[in-house]
Amino acid sequence: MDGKGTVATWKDKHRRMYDQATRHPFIMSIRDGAVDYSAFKRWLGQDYIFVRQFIPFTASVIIKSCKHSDEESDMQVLLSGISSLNDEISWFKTQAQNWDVHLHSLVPLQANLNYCKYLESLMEPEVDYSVAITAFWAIEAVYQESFAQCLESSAKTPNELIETCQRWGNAGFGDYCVSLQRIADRCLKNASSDVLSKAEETFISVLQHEVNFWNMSSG
Ligand SMILES: Cc1ncc(CN)c(N)n1
Repeated sequence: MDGKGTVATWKDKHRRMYDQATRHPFIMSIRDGAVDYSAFKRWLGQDYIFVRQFIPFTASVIIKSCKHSDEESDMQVLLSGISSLNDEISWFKTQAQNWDVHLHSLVPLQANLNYCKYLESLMEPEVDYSVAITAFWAIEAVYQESFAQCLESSAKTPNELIETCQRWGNAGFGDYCVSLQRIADRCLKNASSDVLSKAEETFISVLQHEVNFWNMSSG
């Protein structure tokens, strides 16, 4: 490797797919100001369901970290993530009211069900910490990179969607993703070749699930 961490190497190796996940037409339509609001509302409701499933996944990564990492700083980073998920749930509830999305009567769509099931499989105790943290980083990084583009000076994001884009596109969330990436890189550096290939497969699967989730949102 050329001084780059494993994660950056995989991002380059799987660039086409990474770009499909982070520059999806749904996100680009927000950035261009051409978003279909019924798609946005579908995404909002489905993402609320996803985030509720993401919380136990986060907890499972914390448990793995306790068992398999001596680095106290990992816990600090992961705990900051779980506490921001608490705000995120409240934020979804407020946004749902504003956009007239009825959270209690929502039905998860197939791509969401598939993604939640995949998260569940990663919660199993036999899944290595390195694999789980790679998935965690990828899940957060895709949202960070996607929404950050909608805040660039050349973006034409409608005013009413700026807050949504700031939720994941802000610099603090970017720093959090960098911290997750550092943890993943540190774990992967010491991982066996078997764990390394599982982590790479997991990275690709997360990207595919993210693409499917955006496709589902776009309708
Ligand atoms: C589908 C999806 N992927 C990622 C995130 C960011 N936690 C999210 N809220 N939803």
